[in-house]
Amino acid sequence: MKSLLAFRSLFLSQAKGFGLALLLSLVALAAGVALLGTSGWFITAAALTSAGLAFNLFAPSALVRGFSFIRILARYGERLSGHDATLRLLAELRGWLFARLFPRLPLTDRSLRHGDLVSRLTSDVDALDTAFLVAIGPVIAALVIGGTLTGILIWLLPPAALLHGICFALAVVALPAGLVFVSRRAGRDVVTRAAEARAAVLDGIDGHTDLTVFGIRDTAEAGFTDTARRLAKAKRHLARLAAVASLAVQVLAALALVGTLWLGLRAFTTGAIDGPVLAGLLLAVAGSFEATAVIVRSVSKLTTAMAAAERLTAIAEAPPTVLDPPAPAALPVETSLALTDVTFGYGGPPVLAGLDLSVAPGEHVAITGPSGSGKSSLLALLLRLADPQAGTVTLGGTGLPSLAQADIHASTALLSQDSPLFHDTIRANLLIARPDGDDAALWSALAAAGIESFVRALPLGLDTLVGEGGRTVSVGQARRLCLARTLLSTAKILLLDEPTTGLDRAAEVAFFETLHVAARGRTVIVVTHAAIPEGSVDRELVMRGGRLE
Ligand SMILES: Nc1ncnc2c1ncn2[C@@H]1O[C@H](COP(=O)(O)OP(=O)(O)OP(=O)(O)O)[C@@H](O)[C@H]1O
Repeated sequence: MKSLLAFRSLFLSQAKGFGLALLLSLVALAAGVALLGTSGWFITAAALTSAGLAFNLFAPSALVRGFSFIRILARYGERLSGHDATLRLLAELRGWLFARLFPRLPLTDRSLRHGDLVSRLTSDVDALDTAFLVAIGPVIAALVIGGTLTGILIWLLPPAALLHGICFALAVVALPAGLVFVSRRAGRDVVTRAAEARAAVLDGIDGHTDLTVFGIRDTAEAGFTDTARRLAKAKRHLARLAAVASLAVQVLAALALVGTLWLGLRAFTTGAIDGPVLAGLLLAVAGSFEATAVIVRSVSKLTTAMAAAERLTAIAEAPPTVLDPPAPAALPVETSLALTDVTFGYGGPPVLAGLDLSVAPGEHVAITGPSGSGKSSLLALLLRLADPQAGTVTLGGTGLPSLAQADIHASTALLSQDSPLFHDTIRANLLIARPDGDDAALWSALAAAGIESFVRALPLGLDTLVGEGGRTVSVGQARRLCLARTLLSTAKILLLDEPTTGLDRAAEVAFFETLHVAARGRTVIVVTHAAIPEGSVDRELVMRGGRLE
């Protein structure tokens, strides 16, 4: 429950819609109970009329019609406002999670799998957004209906009131609370196993070609079947607990009904209650337990919602990798970069140790060095994706921790080793870096990245769809499109991590020569394994033992 409370402000933002849904569900339930009660009273009284008693048929038949009409309308309105509020909450929850996820996507933590994050953004959010509709709302509605009927019994049939009150409280409060307690682990299991199954599917799709080529599709399938089996087992366990609880609710309902009948007949024989009223009360008691029928199902949903809430808060409350300063300094106009005596690592031995680097505004520097020596980590520090454990990183003489991250990122563009292409047109993929870029700017960026002629030859040109992850273009072409995107950006500093991956030697040489001209005036740090053509950068440095030489 505590985990759900963390989301109260989001739930409260939809308080009006949920409040209306709750009110209407109360009206629908009350109308249902009143309908049964009135019908029982009406039918019994009508039967007695034929036995010679005078009875006004019109008022009760009007009531029966009125209650059924109210019930239909209220139920419709409840669904409408409840679902409307739920869908709005869903949008809010997704936005909330996205806003928290991005600053926390930890550079230092590799334990989160993509599939798991997808699960959190989809099914966990879904489980949570229906928490009110399927879990909290029905419990509140049942409590109000049960309380009201117990009140009516105190008035009309006092001996049965206590019995009904106790049975109802057990069915709506004690039993669900017990069920939440015993099924908490099962709920968590279901959510975790479902996330594992989703991650297994995504991994299988991603690695499909390699799994096929290595001939281990059977092993992968067996792994997935195993995950699916564990998910089914967890679901069965939760369903079994819910079935036992359902049975207990039915027993309580039967107890309340039989008890009311017995006590009512005793009151009837003493003349304390008349026949039609007793019949009406009996049906109302049966009807009131209708409100409890959904509760067991609701509790199962509640336990999964609680587990989902825990998984979401685990991300949302994790400390962000870096924090913006409370009052950020103005972004310096000057674009020099400096790292002084920087030490940085990922928890193990430092990757960068006592590293110094100073890059003048407009200077083009190439960094080479063995794989794993820390070149990409250095670029991450320059973007403040992480802070060094020791030493300082400055931009234009101002320490990065004094600047807003958005300002740093507006002034510095990155081509990372795994820059993605999104499932959209070439134009849309490029415009990410400069939303107001005109066609001339796009073509010149494509030319600088050495891919202009390829795009010009496409029937749809800039409007060609590249497919998910750039599947419809080759790896080298995808890389060049990403490079064009980085070059298109108006950032005054360019950080390029292996920009020539996937290019042949001639294209590689052409790229470095073009970069020299295309990025003139901008500060450039290019990390590469390629042999750099003479004169295409101002300085070449080698990363070795955590330092630059
Ligand atoms: N998120 C991370 N968590 C833990 N260790 C990491 C992480 N990123 C990088 N490392 C480790 O830090 C070291 C430096 O990695 P980095 O990617 O900076 O090297 P690199 O010089 O860019 O390598 P390459 O030339 O292969 O791209 C490596 O040993 C790597 O395993």
